[in-house]
Amino acid sequence: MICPEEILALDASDPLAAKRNEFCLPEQTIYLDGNSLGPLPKGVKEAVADAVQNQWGQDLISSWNKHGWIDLATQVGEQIAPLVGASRGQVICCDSISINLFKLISSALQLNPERQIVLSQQDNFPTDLYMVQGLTSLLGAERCQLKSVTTEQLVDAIDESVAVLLLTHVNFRDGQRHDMQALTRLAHDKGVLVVWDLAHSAGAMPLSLDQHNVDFAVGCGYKYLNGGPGAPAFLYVAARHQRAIKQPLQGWMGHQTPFQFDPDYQAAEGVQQFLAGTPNILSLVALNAALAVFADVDMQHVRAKSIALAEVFIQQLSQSDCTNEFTICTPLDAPQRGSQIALAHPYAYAITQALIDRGIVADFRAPNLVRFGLTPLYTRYQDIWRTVQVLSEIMQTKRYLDKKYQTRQKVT
Ligand SMILES: Cc1ncc(COP(=O)(O)O)c(C=O)c1O
Ligand SMILES: Nc1c(O)cccc1C(=O)C[C@H](N)C(=O)O
Repeated sequence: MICPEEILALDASDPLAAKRNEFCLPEQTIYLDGNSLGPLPKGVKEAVADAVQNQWGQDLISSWNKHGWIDLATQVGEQIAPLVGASRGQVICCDSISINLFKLISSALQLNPERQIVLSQQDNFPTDLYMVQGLTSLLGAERCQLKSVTTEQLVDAIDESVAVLLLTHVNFRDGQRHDMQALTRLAHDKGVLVVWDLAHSAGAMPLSLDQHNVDFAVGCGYKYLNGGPGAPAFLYVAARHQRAIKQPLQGWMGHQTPFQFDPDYQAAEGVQQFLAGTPNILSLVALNAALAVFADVDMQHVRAKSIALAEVFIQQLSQSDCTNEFTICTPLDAPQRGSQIALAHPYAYAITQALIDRGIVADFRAPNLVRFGLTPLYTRYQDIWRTVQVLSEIMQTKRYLDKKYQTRQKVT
């Protein structure tokens, strides 16, 4: 077993250690669910209070100009851009991932009018697949058809029949990470456009969308970017495609001159055309303030610590009494995984509840996974060490068999 002294030494030499102070974290809680809902950054409280009390409360509608509300979606997008390796003018923050996927998949299909297949992976996050299914109902199978394959079949399935490759960079269930650069290159060689879902990678690792020649991407505001429940998502459209496409949700905020109230739609230039309706200002204010946490963070440090946290978890688990009870579903090879560990067990739900009862917040993903999100900005090595200890105790005592851990909640 790794000894407590070694763990404390890792925390003492962690270049990100001070970042933890920038978050509100409940006492006696180890929070390993930042891949579902990031915790509250301290700066967000003040920013939202100011937006409510002073901006909305006092300055009312003048705030659209006075406090820059009208440009906030663009401004927050520009703050996210360096985190995903995008230069200016290509990222905007709006709507949800689901809605942004609708806009981007239909835009990508327009660019490849002779083809209709949207290729994805069968264990992609369901909303990604649902959006393609919805587009098929809307456009007809002659314009949009979903083909989903296993990860192993993916490379062979990328061929000249495919219009769009739609993949989530890091799988939400097992944390397996695709090679974005290699798959994007392969897709382009076959004339296929790519849409990457960065829900489980933006804010968790360095990304290089421009460098890897990615066409389109979407990402999440409420997970690793800590923007709060229902925070707006973001989308990326490579500059080279912006003139050629027209997104289908032609809302007034994506018009060239919204306040001319022109009855005919004229798309704004650039990524602004991907706005549809009025931005959710309070949520944008929260996300904007949350992103300040990243201002002085080197994403290489974040990735290095994420790998190290996972190594501690895996090593400790493999030396614990309960190691044979679980299957580690996350790849053991660091480059092949994102920033989470998923353990399979038939009693995964009850084990997750028993962990939560002991102050360790993990989550359950049906049918049989306990999922531990590793978020280097506020998770310490000692938290991981303790998590494996408590898990081991729960397994040894079979506490998870207690009836109270069996009742399924609506949200898991
Ligand atoms: C990979 C992935 N894509 C999409 C979503 C859904 O995003 P939204 O709720 O913003 O539509 C999630 C999680 O909710 C996700 O994990
Ligand atoms: N968006 C969520 C929600 O509104 C409630 C609970 C969880 C979520 C999630 O984000 C789930 C997440 N995408 C996942 O990877 O499982």
